[in-house]
Amino acid sequence: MASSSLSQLYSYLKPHRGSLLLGVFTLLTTNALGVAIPWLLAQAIDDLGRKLTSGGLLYYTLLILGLATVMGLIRVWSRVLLFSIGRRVEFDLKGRIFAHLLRMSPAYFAQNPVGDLINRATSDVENVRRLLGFALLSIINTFFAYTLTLPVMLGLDGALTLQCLAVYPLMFLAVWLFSDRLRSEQIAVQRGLDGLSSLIQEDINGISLIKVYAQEENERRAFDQKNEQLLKANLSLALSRNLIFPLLGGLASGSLLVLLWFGGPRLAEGSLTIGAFAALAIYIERLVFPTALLGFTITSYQRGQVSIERIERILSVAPSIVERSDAVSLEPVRGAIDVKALTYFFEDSDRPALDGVNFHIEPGESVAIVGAIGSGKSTLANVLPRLLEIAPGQVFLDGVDVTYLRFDSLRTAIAYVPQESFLFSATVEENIRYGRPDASEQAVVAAARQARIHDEITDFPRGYRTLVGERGITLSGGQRQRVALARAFLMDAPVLVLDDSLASVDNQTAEEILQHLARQKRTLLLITHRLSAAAACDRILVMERGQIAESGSHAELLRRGGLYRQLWEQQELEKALS
Ligand SMILES: Nc1ncnc2c1ncn2[C@@H]1O[C@H](COP(=O)(O)OP(=O)(O)OP(=O)(O)O)[C@@H](O)[C@H]1O
Repeated sequence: MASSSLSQLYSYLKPHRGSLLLGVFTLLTTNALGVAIPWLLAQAIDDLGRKLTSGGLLYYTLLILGLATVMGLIRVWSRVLLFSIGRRVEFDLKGRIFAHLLRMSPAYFAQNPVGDLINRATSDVENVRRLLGFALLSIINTFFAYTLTLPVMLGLDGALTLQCLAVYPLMFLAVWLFSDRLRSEQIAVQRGLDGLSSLIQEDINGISLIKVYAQEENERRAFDQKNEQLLKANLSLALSRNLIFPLLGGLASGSLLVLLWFGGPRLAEGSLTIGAFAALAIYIERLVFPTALLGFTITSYQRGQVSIERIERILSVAPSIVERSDAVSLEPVRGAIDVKALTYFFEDSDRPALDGVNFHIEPGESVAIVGAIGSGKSTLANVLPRLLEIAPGQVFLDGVDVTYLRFDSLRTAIAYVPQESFLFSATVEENIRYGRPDASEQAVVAAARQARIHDEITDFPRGYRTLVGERGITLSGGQRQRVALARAFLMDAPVLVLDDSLASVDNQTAEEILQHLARQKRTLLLITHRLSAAAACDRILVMERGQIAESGSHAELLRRGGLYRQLWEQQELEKALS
């Protein structure tokens, strides 16, 4: 294993070194007792063979029973200790990965497939857990088993011990060779399962499409094909498993036969006692399991090493948007926004999504941002709460550069409702309360009323306690948008940024919501394709190819006869035609 992975492993283990030391000590004790018991048995056989007394019989029986009981208890303790280290490292790593992912920006998730990240946080962490539970236990155990048992065996009969153990390298080799095969077969089974579950998930999600295009038969055939691949992979894994264990059993019996073959004549000539013969037979059996496990452990190490590298690759990516160490809080926030020569390039793009944007918004002013698809409206909305990283000196809140603001201060100052209204699989109330978990019930209801969703919520089966999302009821697009709006209203932030957040809400309701917002003294940035909503704002910024093409009130822009007038007339014509 590469030294970097070993040092990584050490860093995972470091917080649990107390348990580790105790675990090593318990394994040492178990192995010492495991050597002592057969040795005592050998003494008992030879002593009692010479002269059988009931006192002697009772002494040996009780002594061996007592030691075996202690050994059994310590063995259980050693396993609990060492396996729990694996579980605790798994717990630590999952927590670290999740906390790290929470610090990453949305752009990171656009570049790293979520499925891949979930896999690393689950199956890679699981591999590390196995490595630290099973492999650690097995290596320490094998080390003690050999270092304590071999000297005693050699002391009983050196030549015979070496003859019997000659079979062991074969056993180790068999396991090592098979574990590679077992590993690739396990991966094939896992892939087969993944493929089958993604197909089922995709088909259930797209069931309407399958029916509309009459593709049931094709989908069934695709399923059969994947199911058959899984069956073959499972059968091949079962075959390997059923071969390796009997093979190991056979090799172990082989060493017992060697013991019988070479030890039998020694028994007859009296150079080996029956007790020593029995002890050797037990020691040979005792070493079978650690030897076999050592082979599996090597595979476990290899798999663990790959997983450690993959996990560390996630953890080593620094978040692109970080809070400065000298970041400041802004209190109270009035809500003035200044944007100066704001330019933004997406990665891998040579055309700026925002190209020298300048504007000033007074506290409490409502400003609509309109423009064609792809003109840069959402990019601008994402830049304000720093969901996209910008260089300092371009965006200011109350005159303070937003890149110098503490995250908590910035996020409580600007409430942002994105285009896609995401709801968690929780109750309506929990979804609204998301940004302010301690908000009172009255505040939640007031926010829902402002978002014009309260009446519909009270009609839901369990009112505000109705579950939404995968585990609950399905809300319409307009309802989802209004729950997301209520969530933002509850934040009561001085600045509100709505990115096309009323698109699925009917005209009448959208107008009522906007009228309510107009009565409030908060700064509003309303990104919208609906020009009638934009017309109600104090000012309109018209975007074109990442730049502000026009700016002014609805009446001014109509009089100017530029891009806004064209967009307005086009929308009026569409309305008339529909
Ligand atoms: N993650 C991204 N990576 C690369 N380019 C992007 C990304 N997101 C947006 N763009 C590009 O940036 C430009 C501005 O996109 P933006 O989403 O801001 O436009 P928009 O005006 O909000 O459009 P719409 O009205 O459809 O929401 C477009 O050319 C778009 O293709």
